[in-house]
Amino acid sequence: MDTMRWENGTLVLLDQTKLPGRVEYIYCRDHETVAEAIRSLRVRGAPAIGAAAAYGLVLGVLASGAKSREQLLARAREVADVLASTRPTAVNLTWALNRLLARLEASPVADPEELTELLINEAHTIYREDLEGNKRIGQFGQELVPRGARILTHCNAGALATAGYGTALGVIRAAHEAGKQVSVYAGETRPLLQGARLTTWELLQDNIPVTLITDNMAAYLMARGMVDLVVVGADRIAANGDVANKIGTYGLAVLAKEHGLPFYVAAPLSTVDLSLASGKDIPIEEREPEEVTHLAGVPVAPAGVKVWNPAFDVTPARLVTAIITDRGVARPPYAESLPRLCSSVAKPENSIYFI
Ligand SMILES: CSC[C@H]1O[C@H](OP(=O)(O)O)[C@H](O)[C@@H]1O
Repeated sequence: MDTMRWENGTLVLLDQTKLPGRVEYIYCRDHETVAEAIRSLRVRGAPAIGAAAAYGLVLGVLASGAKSREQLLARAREVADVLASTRPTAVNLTWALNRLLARLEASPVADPEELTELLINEAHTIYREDLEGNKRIGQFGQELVPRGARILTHCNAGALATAGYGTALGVIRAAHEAGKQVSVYAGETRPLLQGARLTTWELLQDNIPVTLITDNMAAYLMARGMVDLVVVGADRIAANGDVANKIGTYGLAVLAKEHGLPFYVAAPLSTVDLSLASGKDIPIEEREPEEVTHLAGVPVAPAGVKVWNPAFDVTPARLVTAIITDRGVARPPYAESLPRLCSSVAKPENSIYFI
């Protein structure tokens, strides 16, 4: 089941807020619809929102009717600003937008139709590269997974969070496909329950043994010796290896350290932000109180109660055993290993940076 697909000038998105009960699609014919889908987590997951934003930029340019290169460039930057403002933490969003803008800037082409075609092709390339990269993450990662491993994961870093196959779930899928007979504990991941709703749904579809736990069971699971390793995704990784990921990840990393368990982060290099020296500079999205005070629309807290709802936290590099990327496994010191891996990938020249 595709997270998204491009159909003759329409971006078709799987509405992840309806899963697991209903499989419904949104047909995006303008960039505002894509922006709303990203804000409301109908499409979510760092690489997935990057790819969706890229197609959203294309939709905005297609609708502009630009008659010149200058008009098209101006419109592209306007639309990119709207899409870049949807969610601040996942760097893949601005990385994808910057990549399309850089392609436009670097192209000598003047014809708006040709330039639009160039953007569509770059968005397709981002999507294809992410899927191919996740397969490589899976292969690099499964080499770290012992036979029969019992793996704890958090949130959803699966096919639904990417162009397919997944990052943390890509490692799990590859280990399963390698016949390692792994089993998974999926943390439900309050407040939006990506683990309960999405990760279990994905793993059941692939016949990978999965047990759902509430977030507050993780410590006792480890204390009972029921976990062999933890693998999670990431939304932004700073140059020193600090990792921003779904709220609750930091606590799992502390618990893994306490119990002497490997704590792996799986992410493509498009999630690494070398412009940030450490995680203290990563913008952390804070979301609406209703996500915490309500469950499926039913209040679970008294009206008017104060709420703090950060969607992510930051795990310090010292708690991260290794970072599994699409270009290899980075080990500490990450300030050296991450730039080395990133330098192995060509970057678009003269990129325009939002950040
Ligand atoms: C493969 S990155 C997935 C990453 O994104 C999730 O956040 P959200 O569901 O809010 O988009 C979570 O942090 C996952 O680890």
